[in-house]
Amino acid sequence: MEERGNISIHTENIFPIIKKFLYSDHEIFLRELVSNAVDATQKIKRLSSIGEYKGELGDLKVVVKVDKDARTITISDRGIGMTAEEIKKYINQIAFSGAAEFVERYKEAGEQNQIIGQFGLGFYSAFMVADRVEIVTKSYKEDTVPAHWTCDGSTEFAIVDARKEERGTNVILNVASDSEEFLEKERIRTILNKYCKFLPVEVEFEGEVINNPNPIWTKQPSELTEEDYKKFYNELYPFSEAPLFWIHLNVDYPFNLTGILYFPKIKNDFELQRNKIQLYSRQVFITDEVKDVVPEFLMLLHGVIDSPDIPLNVSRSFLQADSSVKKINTYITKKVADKLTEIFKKDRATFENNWDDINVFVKYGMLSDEKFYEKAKDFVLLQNTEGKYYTLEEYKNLTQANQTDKNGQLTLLYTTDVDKQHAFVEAAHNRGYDVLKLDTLIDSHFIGMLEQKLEKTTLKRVDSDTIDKLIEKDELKESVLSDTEKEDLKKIYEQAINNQNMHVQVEPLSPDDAPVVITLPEFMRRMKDMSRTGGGGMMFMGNMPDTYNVAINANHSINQRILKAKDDNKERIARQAFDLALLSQNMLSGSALTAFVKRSVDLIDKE
Ligand SMILES: Nc1ncnc2c1ncn2[C@@H]1O[C@H](COP(=O)(O)OP(=O)(O)OP(=O)(O)O)[C@@H](O)[C@H]1O
Repeated sequence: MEERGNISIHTENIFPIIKKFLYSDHEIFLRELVSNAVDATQKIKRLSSIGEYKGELGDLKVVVKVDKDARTITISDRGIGMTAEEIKKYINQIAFSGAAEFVERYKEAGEQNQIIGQFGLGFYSAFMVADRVEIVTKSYKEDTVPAHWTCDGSTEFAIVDARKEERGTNVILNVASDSEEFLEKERIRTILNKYCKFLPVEVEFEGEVINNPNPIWTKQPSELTEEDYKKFYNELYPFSEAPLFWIHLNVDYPFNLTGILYFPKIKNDFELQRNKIQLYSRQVFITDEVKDVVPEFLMLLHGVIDSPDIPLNVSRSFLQADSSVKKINTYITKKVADKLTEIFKKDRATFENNWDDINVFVKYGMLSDEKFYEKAKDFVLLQNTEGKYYTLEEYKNLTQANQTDKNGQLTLLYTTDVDKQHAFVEAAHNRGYDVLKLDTLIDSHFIGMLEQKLEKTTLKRVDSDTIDKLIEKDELKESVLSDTEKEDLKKIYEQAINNQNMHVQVEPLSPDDAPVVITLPEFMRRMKDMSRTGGGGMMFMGNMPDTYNVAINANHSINQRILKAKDDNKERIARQAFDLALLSQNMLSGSALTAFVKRSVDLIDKE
């Protein structure tokens, strides 16, 4: 039998278009063809299991071969095969009508790059790399004649009878001269590793099975041990540190989704890695760009998601609006929050031990997802400078009595750097106040969120004001200095400091407090932080010098001494006291430091 025909399509040649627009992704031809082979294999298995096919199944491996001399790539399977009629029906008509529609739409549409994916051109992706494609196939059905189909990428095809003993299909690609890279074995191996690593049927290349047909996400959690999860993580990300914990996703309704998400060990903000989650559809790798499929903050997790319900061949904007994608988003978020709740409740010690690794993730989630916030507010932890952890509720109970100001506002104090802000942390501790450590990049946003969410609560950095003003109580502080003395003292300091960005004020601090306290107002610092990270339209503020408040402790003996000192000595002592304040905050450097050291030596010398 020989038959020649024209493929029913109005456009002369669609392949140049396919080729052009799938350009960046040419390698997916292999994924499409191997998946087809796997599908055909699974179909014969099913037919056999229900007794529709009574013959031997034989070795069901899918085999990929590259022959550089013959310039061919062959994908062979022992699946259900096709009769000549079926080729005409499934390959010629269906695919070509899809392609014809594609061309029509392509002519109209603006977003051409996004169009191609909307059509299941599966088999025809072969023409991205081949200038002639052949199918040699024998159906599982008895008494059918094997067929040999050839097409050169035009709309003409030929079908002749073939000789083929075994059931199944060989797809032979005669590789085009501009696609010779695909004749390199290493290239093919890389592509197979990327897309076919977990296909459900064994795939052989160069005598080796390249895939794991039963990845653990397809199994029931009850069948799996901790080791299995860790081993699989290692398989996905060789050389990575072991994950902290994981979630096995498994849902049939209202959508179908399986997968395993791992919480990686995150050492610091800079190490955050997105795009580590791999997306599969029935064990076929699709992409590791899951941006529109999982919520942004969950992209910090690692692992796999497998769902035939995610419409993979559609454009991004469509994906975002898709209702099953939204449901999937909600489901995953809930699962992750539930898992964290479970660990928190069952094993608080483990939860605390891992907090450094997961806090960025939890905070990011709370900031970006209201539903996640609602669950996480019960397990998010605050750590104080002593290394103790508290939930929001626990911390409120701890601080409320002592840290509520005269207006009933609970003031939580925090430090971003225990070493640099040590003097202030100590001053707070001396008052019996507790100080939180909020020192990661995300914490400035987290602080803002807490203030919005928690009632009557303010957060202040411990060095943003003098201790009395950080949390203003109703008690009146007496000053031992008269108003004129205060004025004099202020002038002396202003002259000694001689810097417009230092606002000098004389305040009645406790005699035990430092003689001079330099603070950077909370408001000012937040504005500057905001402008640095590009938010709030405050760009100009980033370039402004820091403006500090300098509190001169009216009740400190040094300041009383200054007023009594000889004229030429007044400024010297004031400058020395100011420099000591700078020094305690790591702010003294350059010529000011040199002058300070010299002055100090002179002072000791005089004693
Ligand atoms: N190796 C094969 N063995 C048997 N039938 C095959 C084989 N390859 C393709 N077919 C048949 O040709 C049809 C068209 O394949 P094609 O890859 O174009 O689309 P598809 O697999 O149906 O969808 P998709 O766009 O998701 O790949 C298949 O549905 C199948 O019936």
